[in-house]
Amino acid sequence: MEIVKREKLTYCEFMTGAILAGGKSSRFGENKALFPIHGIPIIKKIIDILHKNTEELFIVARDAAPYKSFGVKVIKDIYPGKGPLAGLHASLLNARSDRVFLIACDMPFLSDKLVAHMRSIRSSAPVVVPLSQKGLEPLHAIYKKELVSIVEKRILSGNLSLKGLVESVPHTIVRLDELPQNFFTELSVLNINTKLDLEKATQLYDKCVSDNEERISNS
Ligand SMILES: Nc1nc2c(ncn2[C@@H]2O[C@H](COP(=O)(O)OP(=O)(O)OP(=O)(O)O)[C@@H](O)[C@H]2O)c(=O)[nH]1
Repeated sequence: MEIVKREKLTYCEFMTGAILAGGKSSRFGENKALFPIHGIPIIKKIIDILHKNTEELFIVARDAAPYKSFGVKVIKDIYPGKGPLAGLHASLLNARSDRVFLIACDMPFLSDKLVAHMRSIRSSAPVVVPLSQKGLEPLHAIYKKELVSIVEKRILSGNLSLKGLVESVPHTIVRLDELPQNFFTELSVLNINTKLDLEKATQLYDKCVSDNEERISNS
């Protein structure tokens, strides 16, 4: 009998995208995921980038109805009312791949290049997380499925900080200040809490895009 030797898979190429949309948007005043920027709902912009960079995608929300038109599967928290950590827990449990790119629904300028870069990082650590000017960005990070029981324990013990989870396990840091300018990294991790945040972020985005176009035409 011929014995076929198979190389052990140590790294799974597949990645699941999970968009957290289970929050209350109380500071924004209406569901911020659906609010349009340049005519496109914020969540649609995120969906389009994640479709390109993941094999599976879902939205983690309290109610599926507002997201029907986007054609993306909606899953619910198993522990409702426990914040983003519960969204991560539901995502890890539902994911068919070994790792989940977790993203908040209020990061409208998610960078295609940054997501692709993070996806390409081979790390044995269970978390790959960006470090921006503000610090670690756990709402824009990759988590491995092996974390699911740790996450559940933390939820059950009332330890709901996502950043606390990241800091408590081995994590690979992606320093945003070391990446090329055209990755728009700081914009990618910019989150929107209020209408004023949105106005400022949109102005910043428009300026970055026009500066970049000018750089390209001058080079
Ligand atoms: N699945 C899930 N996502 C959540 C939950 N709480 C917050 N989120 C998401 O986590 C991200 C960050 O949420 P925040 O902006 O801090 O909170 P928010 O409730 O959306 O907004 P505020 O009411 O203004 O605090 C957003 O994408 C939220 O939709 C939750 O309990 N479950």
